[in-house]
Amino acid sequence: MAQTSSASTGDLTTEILQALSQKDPINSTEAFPQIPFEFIKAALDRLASRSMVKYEQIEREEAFLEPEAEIIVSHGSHEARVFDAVHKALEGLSIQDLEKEIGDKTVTKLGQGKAFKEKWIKKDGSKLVALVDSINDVTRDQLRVIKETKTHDAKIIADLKKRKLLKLQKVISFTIHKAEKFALEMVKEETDLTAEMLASGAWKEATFKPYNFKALGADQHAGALHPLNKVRSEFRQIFFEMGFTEMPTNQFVESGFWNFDTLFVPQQHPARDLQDTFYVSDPPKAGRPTATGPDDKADYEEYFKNVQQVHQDGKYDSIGYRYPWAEDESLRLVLRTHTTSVSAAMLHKLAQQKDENGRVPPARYFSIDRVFRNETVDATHLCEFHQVEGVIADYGLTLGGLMEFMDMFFGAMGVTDLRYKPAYNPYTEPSMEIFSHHKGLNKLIEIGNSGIFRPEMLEAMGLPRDLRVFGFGLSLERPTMIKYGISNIRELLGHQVDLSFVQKNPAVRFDK
Ligand SMILES: N[C@@H](Cc1ccccc1)C(=O)O
Repeated sequence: MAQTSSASTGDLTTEILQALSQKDPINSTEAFPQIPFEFIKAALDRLASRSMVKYEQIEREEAFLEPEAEIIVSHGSHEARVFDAVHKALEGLSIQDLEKEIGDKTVTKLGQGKAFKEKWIKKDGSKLVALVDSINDVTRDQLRVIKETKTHDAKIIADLKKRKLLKLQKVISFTIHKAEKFALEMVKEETDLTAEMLASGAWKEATFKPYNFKALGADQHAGALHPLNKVRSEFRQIFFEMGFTEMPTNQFVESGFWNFDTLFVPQQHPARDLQDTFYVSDPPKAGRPTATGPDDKADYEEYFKNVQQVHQDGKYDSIGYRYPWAEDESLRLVLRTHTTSVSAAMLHKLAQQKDENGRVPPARYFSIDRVFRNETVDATHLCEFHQVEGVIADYGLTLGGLMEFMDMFFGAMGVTDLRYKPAYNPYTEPSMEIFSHHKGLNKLIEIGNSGIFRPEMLEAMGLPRDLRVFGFGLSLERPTMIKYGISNIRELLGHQVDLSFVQKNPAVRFDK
């Protein structure tokens, strides 16, 4: 009990200072053998922060005797005991007598074997006789040294450990030295300079506690933006800086009409398969497209018909796909597979801004929101992800202009040296996949999809023939994974996400 109470760091600091005044350095386990490591460490830290002592931590392996080794230290090794018994009996000893003499069968057996090997005894008829006059009990001597000093020659320790006579234990201790401000007592340190101290002049004598710049700040328990949200705000900033307006994307469920038909995706297209798309069964179907509010003067019936005609029979100088277009298929409800459905609705609205010359103003729209695809979940795919989507409508746009824009857009995120590959989308012609060289993987990876929207899609909306519209899309997850060095998407999104990952990650700023 007394030991524990004196182990409170207050008393202990004084004890350490006193011990140091007599001997410098001291070893903590020698000076305070009974006091637990944590108490000593706490006291030393208090003294060291005042520059009164310096200390180093020493980790050592110490050897401790097993119970059998303790017996050897007190009675001698098995072989020595066998030798002593045989040597004492001048006429030699039978094995039975030896066993009786020693009083332990195992000790007798093991000791005999070893004593024979050492050539200390031999067999003479039915008796054991001594071959030498005296022996050195090496094992006992070694164990005595270890009992005293807790250590010995490494080879000896290893050998005795193999014989199960020792166990090794890690022991932590400290070597403690005096430091610049060593004194026999700990001075009270002031933490604040007060008006009273200034008035009385006490500040001149006071000892001030130094600032601890290494201390962690208090936990603020503030909310934290998810990495996807941080990258999303970066993207939004880039879009706004480039003159884009944000599209309203709050609708996850769309009709096949807006998700596919308006985009000139034929009704037999594999993207419309159950394997790729989640269909909604309740309610069973959407109504035909109608005005979205009192200000919406568009003729949706006409648009619906235009879309049917351009698919089925061809229109606007296009021969169409020539298949029987089904209204039912168009009114099926789906979880939107891309936000291009929203772009279609926005472009249709843009067509309503036509002036008396049949022209619409140039426009730039973007959105970043969730889309759904029937994918097998693995390290890089989820059934839902966030799509970054952009649309630019203007006159005289060219494919070279689209490439230049993409270079600028990705350049703003620090992604340079883009490569373009011809691709196919039902709604764009030409279409290009965008690739970038990934340093970590050392290969080209796809980072986006783009193209110039087809006249079949735009003219059905009523947009003027000479208006060109660029479109592009990419996932928000891919650049986020690259920025945060994540290789498994499930660490980023879903129930397996580690909250501390969300709380501790710094804000991003794309290197410009
Ligand atoms: N909808 C395309 C992206 C895209 C948008 C607009 C034009 C071209 C491509 C996708 O999901 O990958």
